[in-house]
Amino acid sequence: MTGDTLKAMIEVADAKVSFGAVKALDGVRLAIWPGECVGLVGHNGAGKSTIVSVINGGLTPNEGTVSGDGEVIARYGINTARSRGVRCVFQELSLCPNLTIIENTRILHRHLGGFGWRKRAKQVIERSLDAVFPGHGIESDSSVGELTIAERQMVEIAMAFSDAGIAPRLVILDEPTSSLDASLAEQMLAYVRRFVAAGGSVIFISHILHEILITADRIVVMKDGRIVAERPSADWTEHSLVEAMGSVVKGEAHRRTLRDLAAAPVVIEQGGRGIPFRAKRGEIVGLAGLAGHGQTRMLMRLHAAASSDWLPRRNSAVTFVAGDRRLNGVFELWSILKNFSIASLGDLAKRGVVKAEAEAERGAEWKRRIDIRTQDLANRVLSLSGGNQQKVLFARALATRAPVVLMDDPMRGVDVGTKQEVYEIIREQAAAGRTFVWYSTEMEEVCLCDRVYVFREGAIAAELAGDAVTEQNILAASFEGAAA
Ligand SMILES: Nc1ncnc2c1ncn2[C@@H]1O[C@H](COP(=O)(O)OP(=O)(O)OP(=O)(O)O)[C@@H](O)[C@H]1O
Repeated sequence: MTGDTLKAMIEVADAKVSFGAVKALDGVRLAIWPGECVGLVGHNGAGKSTIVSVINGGLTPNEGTVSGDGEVIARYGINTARSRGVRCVFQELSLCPNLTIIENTRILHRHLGGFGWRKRAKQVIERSLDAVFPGHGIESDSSVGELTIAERQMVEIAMAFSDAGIAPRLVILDEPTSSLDASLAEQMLAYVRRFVAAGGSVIFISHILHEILITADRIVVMKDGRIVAERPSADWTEHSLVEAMGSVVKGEAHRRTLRDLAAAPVVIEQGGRGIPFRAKRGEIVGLAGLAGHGQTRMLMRLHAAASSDWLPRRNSAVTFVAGDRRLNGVFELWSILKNFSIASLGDLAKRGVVKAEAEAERGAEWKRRIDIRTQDLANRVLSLSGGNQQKVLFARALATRAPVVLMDDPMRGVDVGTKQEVYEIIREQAAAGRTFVWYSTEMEEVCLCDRVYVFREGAIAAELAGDAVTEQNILAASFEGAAA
């Protein structure tokens, strides 16, 4: 691939980026060649999004250079990157929610303006959506705010691969499948392979290691702002990747604990179309099925039913871990500590006044417990990397005393090491009597649950328990007409 005549599409050399005392990049060299997919992995806060911002032209490194097609580019910025065919799908979705998909396409492709631009923008985005996600069913004149998080992610991906004059040459995908179910993720990965086979380049960032292993040609591992290992994909295994990232592989993380819950009382239930929902004390109940088939709506209904009255409560009956963290989870102007403690103020206050010491103590305990990577919990929450923000939302919910925890695909962007810790905490708390209702687009996570409801077209289509909770049964029940 690195023959004499072939030049790196983009090369970053000796890049250093600091945010205050944090060295987000500490001398990184990374070259991307035409016709290759580079997998980029690393713990939360390792510096992946920062190197992406440098390549994308959104961030100028404090030190180091960026070259394109073999030549150092003096003033590299977003416009230079775009004109060279660099596209990026960000971890935090970036479309304008009040505009339609077509209007968003027009914003991305500036030269699409002029008479008849709507028609041309419609063709551009629909062609790309059809190519990446055949049978997607998304109307291009819908406004983005009406789409589910999975649909928004699909539109962002299709937008990055769309061609309206300047063809994409390097597409950077920062956790593109975090809200996609297995079949949509497979469609996207197949498209990436076709794009790369036709000479395109892709940087693929994901915490879902098996996707990286089957898609990337080469995998680069980052740790604390540095590249610590780089090898062809064939030379890696999930195990060796986790080790290179600096996490310990725990064999028992992916097992279900068998418990007899026959005598446990039902703590939350909900009727409706299809099979009624109920969850027992101490049970971990999974919500599965294709993305957008009613799982999040069920969580909202459960939350509303258990919390909507006018009486102030010291301890609420349910707590919620949002999946769409920017929209429903994070208070962007608040510190990390305030974001964490907001759900436990009842425990932390005396006669209506929050005890600062108790708040700081509890924050520090959870920072250690799930490894929230920051120097100071007083920092603003947006100074955290995406995965670390998600950990704060987890800590916020798990630190409360609510007997039921509702989780809406909560592991988006969380690294492998932390996921193992969180699985352990969930298991411990369930054994102590807490109930978890867990929607996940990750099959591995669904298979950790005691019982699973599979959703289809807005209703529960099947219920699987114990040993019947398998990938095969869940997939069968997810598709219409299949036996549950
Ligand atoms: N705007 C900012 N202000 C302060 N610190 C920042 C800022 N952006 C990033 N950082 C810090 O830089 C480091 C690298 O963050 P980065 O977002 O690149 O990590 P990442 O590898 O992408 O993590 P994740 O897997 O969670 O997305 C982190 O310690 C983060 O807290």
